[in-house]
Amino acid sequence: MNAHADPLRFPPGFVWGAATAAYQVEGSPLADGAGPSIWHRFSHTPGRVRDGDTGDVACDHYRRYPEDIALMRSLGLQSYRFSIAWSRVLPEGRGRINQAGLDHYARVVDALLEAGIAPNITLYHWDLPAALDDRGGWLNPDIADWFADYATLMFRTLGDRVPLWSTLNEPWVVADGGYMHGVLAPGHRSAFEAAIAAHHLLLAHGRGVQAFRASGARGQIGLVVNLEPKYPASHSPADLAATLRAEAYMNRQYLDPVLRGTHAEELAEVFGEAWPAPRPAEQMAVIREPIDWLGVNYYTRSVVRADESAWPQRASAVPQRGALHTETAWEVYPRGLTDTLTWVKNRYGNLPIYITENGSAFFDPPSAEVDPLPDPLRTQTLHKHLAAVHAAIGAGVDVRGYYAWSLLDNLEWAHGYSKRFGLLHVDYATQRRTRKASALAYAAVIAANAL
Ligand SMILES: OC[C@@H]1[C@@H](O)[C@H](O)[C@@H](O)c2[nH]c(CCc3ccccc3)c[n+]21
Repeated sequence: MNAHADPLRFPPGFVWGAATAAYQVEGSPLADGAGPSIWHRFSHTPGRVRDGDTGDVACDHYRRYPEDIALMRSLGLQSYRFSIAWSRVLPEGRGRINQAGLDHYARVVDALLEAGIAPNITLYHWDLPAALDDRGGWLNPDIADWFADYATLMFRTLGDRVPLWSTLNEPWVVADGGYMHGVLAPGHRSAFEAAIAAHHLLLAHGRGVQAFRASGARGQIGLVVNLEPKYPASHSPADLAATLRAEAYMNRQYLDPVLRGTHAEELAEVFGEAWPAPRPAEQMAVIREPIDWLGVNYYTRSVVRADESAWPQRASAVPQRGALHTETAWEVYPRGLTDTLTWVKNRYGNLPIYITENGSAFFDPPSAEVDPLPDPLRTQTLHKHLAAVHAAIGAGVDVRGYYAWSLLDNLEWAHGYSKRFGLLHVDYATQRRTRKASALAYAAVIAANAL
């Protein structure tokens, strides 16, 4: 709360939430008939995840969600964004249904509704059923059908009472991390595969939206993308061209097909020989199935220079020494959130936007000796980004809500448990949750609907 100036008020009905993802918080990856996911395999492959960490236990959220929902309620959260582990409900990814998995998520949804917290479900947050990966995963064109069948099952099970859905979390990271650079599951390293996966991710998204419309489910469906604004390091032609390639590769690669029906022209240059022939018009039409809202995940910006050695976009980030950086080495740059939101509005029109992730990892001790646990840098960073959202709203961007990443400290993918993003501290030795000061600061903003 800013005690000295006029408070920054958010629109009536603005939705305040927090977010997690199944593999990062649930634990119990094979419980009650669940099948393994590619992240279960990846984390159990030596060398892939820092310190050999896995999601076998994580935050034990699969069993402790009632306690965590009570904590959400104590903070005044109005919505909770979480993901479904596909291989809990379809252990082989297709065919046989695991009723215990469906029942689990129905219990979570009903407990949230009972607590007055709106569920916001992400259907795919990177944890592909391993059995589908054995059939090629995102490289197999059949995955659009597999995903549509999974989505239909979830809409039939929960579509009567879940108001917000999204198809995919960050298709760019799935293709770039999983298939281009191999740092995320399934750990492939090929520009050809990355381009194929990107197209099938888009197709699956479109088929998922079509399935939502056909299911008669109420509520609204969207796509969640990570956006990182790119600023040229200089006005040299080389740096300007590099900045456009970087922007096309991360920020326009998925939004242009979904919202404009076209591919960013720089991608043929970025992918080179790996860029496929033009896709069939009927596939581009599926991809373009209209969505109700867009989820924007924002963490940082990058200042871009031409760099012939940087593959594949031949552009690299210029370190911003002197700026505050998080434990993930991301520059804290709140202005980039305002710029990103106005960029979306100007390029794609004013469709409803939720900030589906925003947060920061700063050092917290493994065990919390005080409650609330002081976390001044995370608290300061939160306030600055909320002010940036407020500025975008003031500029006319239709921002409907904000989800803090994350509700809980959790498994930060290949970083293991070494990076803590939570509003709630988790002592992994005891599973004790402790509110951080940022959680109380957030609760005060929610209570006032103002900064
Ligand atoms: O890294 C923090 C969070 C993850 O824990 C979420 O699961 C994921 O949705 C997410 N995306 C981003 C921004 C995109 C990105 C992801 C991984 C590496 C670099 C950038 C940051 N985060």
